[in-house]
Amino acid sequence: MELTFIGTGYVGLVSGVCFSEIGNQVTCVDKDLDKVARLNKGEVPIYEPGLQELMEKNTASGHLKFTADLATSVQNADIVFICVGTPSLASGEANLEYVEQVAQDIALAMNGYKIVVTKSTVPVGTNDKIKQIISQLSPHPFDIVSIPEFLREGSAVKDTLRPDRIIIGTSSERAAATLTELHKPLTDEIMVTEVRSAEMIKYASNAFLATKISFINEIANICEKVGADVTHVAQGMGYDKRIGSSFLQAGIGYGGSCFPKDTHALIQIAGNVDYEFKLLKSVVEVNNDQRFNIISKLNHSLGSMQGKTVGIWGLAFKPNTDDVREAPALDIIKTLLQEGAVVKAYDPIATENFRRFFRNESDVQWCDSAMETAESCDALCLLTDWSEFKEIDLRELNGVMKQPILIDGRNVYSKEQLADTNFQYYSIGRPELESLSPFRNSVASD
Ligand SMILES: NC(=O)C1=CN([C@@H]2O[C@H](COP(=O)(O)OP(=O)(O)OC[C@H]3O[C@@H](n4cnc5c(N)ncnc54)[C@H](O)[C@@H]3O)[C@@H](O)[C@H]2O)C=CC1
Ligand SMILES: O=C(O)[C@H]1O[C@H](OP(=O)(O)OP(=O)(O)OC[C@H]2O[C@@H](n3ccc(=O)[nH]c3=O)[C@H](O)[C@@H]2O)[C@H](O)[C@@H](O)[C@@H]1O
Repeated sequence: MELTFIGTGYVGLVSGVCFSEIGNQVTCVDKDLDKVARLNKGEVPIYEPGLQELMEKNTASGHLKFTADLATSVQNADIVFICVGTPSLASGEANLEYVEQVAQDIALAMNGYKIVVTKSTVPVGTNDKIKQIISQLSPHPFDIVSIPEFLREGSAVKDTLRPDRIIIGTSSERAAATLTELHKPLTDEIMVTEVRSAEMIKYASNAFLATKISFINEIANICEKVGADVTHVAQGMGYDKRIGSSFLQAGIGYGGSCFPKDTHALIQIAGNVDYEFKLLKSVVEVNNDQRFNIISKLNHSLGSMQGKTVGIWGLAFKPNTDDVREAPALDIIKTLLQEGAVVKAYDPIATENFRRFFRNESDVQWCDSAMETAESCDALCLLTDWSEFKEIDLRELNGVMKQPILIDGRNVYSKEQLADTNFQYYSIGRPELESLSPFRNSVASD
């Protein structure tokens, strides 16, 4: 089948590459000419394991093309996928400007029957709006379908080629049959529903996952006060199939381009129909507070931050991505600078993207390795659970720091790894591990 994906962000690019991999003729379109030129040179604009290889293979075989010519690619396509961004407006609502622009561009380019699929995350009712825009501008027949995207950054290729489920929201039997056929090579779990339910499934799924994270973070905060270990609590809860073990990892809260944006948007969607989504509002509030636990732990261990050197390991919002959108590291570093600390920072791949947030580049010392970051630090904070940090030799780390204060924002280190070190060790919701530290006990009793 001939497919066009409009927008070459995570969703458009990864989907385009994966659908070419399973035998379709794919064109990926972007209005950003520089990005298209880079893609045509074989450069992958995002860090995503496995993507480069598949992209090279399918461009070489002629199954995959990149262009800025939206009109021609729409005309050649059987199915057109809208994959442009829907960032937050100041109100929290989704900005639909890009989606509506693309709907107009598709309408003006159409030359016959098309299936128009929205993969962007859009509020309930948006696909009806897209239908209205196209039917006002084009005399040609078309069907509108909502197929929300559930891929995760860092495992996007795997998630796209082996999804848990595909949701097809449409009132057209013809479109439902074509799209079921298209997705069959990926999974048997294909659900056909109406458009508005499909739109809501996407927001409800992200909001539920965000709720699990804020829930376990609050349990972790209580564990710290009552002497329980949140990792054991999560494990014990997870054996119950009704609860499940995923998304119960306590830490510094969720970030990224989607959970923060989509939780705010769903609160607004509810608000627009006079419903106060109290639970989700609390999920957001808990998440906003959670990152500042790192600051409280630093204040507890260092006292005043003025003139102290604090190392940061991890800037991306999670491992295996160079995406720094809404990364908790940003708020944490800004607060440290405000409190007078000297900040050294390192991420295996996201440093370049992260530096753009700082007008004055010299505010932070950007380092090239984990050990260089730790050298001469009064405290070190692990904010992203990259495997490189998990595998570090803590005894060697202990030796290079000025003061052995280690704040593990992702609970990556074990009792065994901490043995034979004198770290004053803090983590999230594991008070027993913290009390093992001899240095901390001596500080506490000073
Ligand atoms: N990033 C992710 O992991 C996921 C994102 N989503 C949703 O998918 C949507 C897209 O997200 P990302 O892929 O992160 O997008 P992104 O914001 O990284 O990229 C969007 C791309 O669309 C292009 N674009 C904008 N207007 C255009 C136009 N008129 N014509 C051609 N190209 C145009 C931009 O130049 C940009 O390259 C959002 O609604 C997001 O919520 C859903 C699941 C996962
Ligand atoms: O709509 C989207 O864009 C996507 O949003 C998330 O994917 P993503 O943001 O790539 O990353 P996740 O793996 O979900 O992690 C999000 C954040 O939650 C945090 N997290 C995750 C899991 C956990 O147990 N604890 C926790 O703190 C991560 O560190 C990260 O900051 C969803 O998992 C995808 O299904 C969805 O398609």
